[in-house]
Amino acid sequence: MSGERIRIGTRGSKLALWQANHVKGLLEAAHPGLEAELVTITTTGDRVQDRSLLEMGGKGAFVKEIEEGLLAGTIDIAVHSMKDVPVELPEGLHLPVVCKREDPRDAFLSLQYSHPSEMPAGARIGSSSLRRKCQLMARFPELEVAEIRGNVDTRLRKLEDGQYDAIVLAAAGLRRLGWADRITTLLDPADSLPAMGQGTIGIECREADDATLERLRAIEDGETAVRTRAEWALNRRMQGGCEVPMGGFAELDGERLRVRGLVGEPDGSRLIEDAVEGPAAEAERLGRDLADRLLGEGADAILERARGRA
Ligand SMILES: NCc1[nH]cc(CCC(=O)O)c1CC(=O)O
Repeated sequence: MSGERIRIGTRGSKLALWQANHVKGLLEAAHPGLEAELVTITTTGDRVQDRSLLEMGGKGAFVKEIEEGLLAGTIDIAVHSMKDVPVELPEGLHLPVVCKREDPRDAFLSLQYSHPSEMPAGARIGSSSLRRKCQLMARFPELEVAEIRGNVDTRLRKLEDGQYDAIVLAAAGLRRLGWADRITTLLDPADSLPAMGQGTIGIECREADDATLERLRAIEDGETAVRTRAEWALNRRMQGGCEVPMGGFAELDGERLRVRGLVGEPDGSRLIEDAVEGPAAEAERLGRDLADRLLGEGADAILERARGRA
């Protein structure tokens, strides 16, 4: 296989480049002689900094130009954080392979406190995620939950400057960027249910490109794939936009799959949580069943109101 090449499309952020390089390393190790080349692509989401995700058309703003590159044939695969990929892919593309999941939990970082439950009334905790903010407000109502902006380095500096008493970020991103030592504690999913796909790297390619799919098969992780199928089925059935706090988390115990889900009001006044369990072979059905349960328990009204506001 000497002289063979594969082109990997990626955004230019530090985290995206780390993930693309990780996939490059996995592919080259699995296929001696294969050379993987990174192609950095600037997306609408990267370019337009002054508008909300919603105004740009949602998560798709960060993948649009990369998917165009796949369809045009200027790249062979696209490496994504699964959490950031819209579930509906363009015609002709699929996302057949996920790599072994990194820690999916949210991380709590503080210079003074060991856990949100240890923080005094009025202490300020920063997050930019609706899902994290909603859960923190609902579970720790005495805290001041505040918006925080900027990349990971900026947020760590704001914590050190004392602008916040604590912040919450994905453990996976911190570990990948070399900040694992800044993590005070990992939050139990019962306190902060992770986002669907958090900690998972997914690889998208052209449906018709069998040769690439065959190469990707060598680096996929079976357990992560089962968990991702359940979380994506939940996500797809919920049809939630980025304006509704939502979490989804599947865990495998042998052949048993447990899927937890959550939908909340953005102000934390309401959390709807439920879980289902069943055979791993029925991952997608379990995800859909959980979505139907949550919708029946009031998530439908929350989603409808959010769509009305959008
Ligand atoms: N939304 C941004 C984003 N997308 C993926 C990660 C972290 C890595 C991952 O979850 O796979 C992050 C940062 C964060 O949420 O703190």
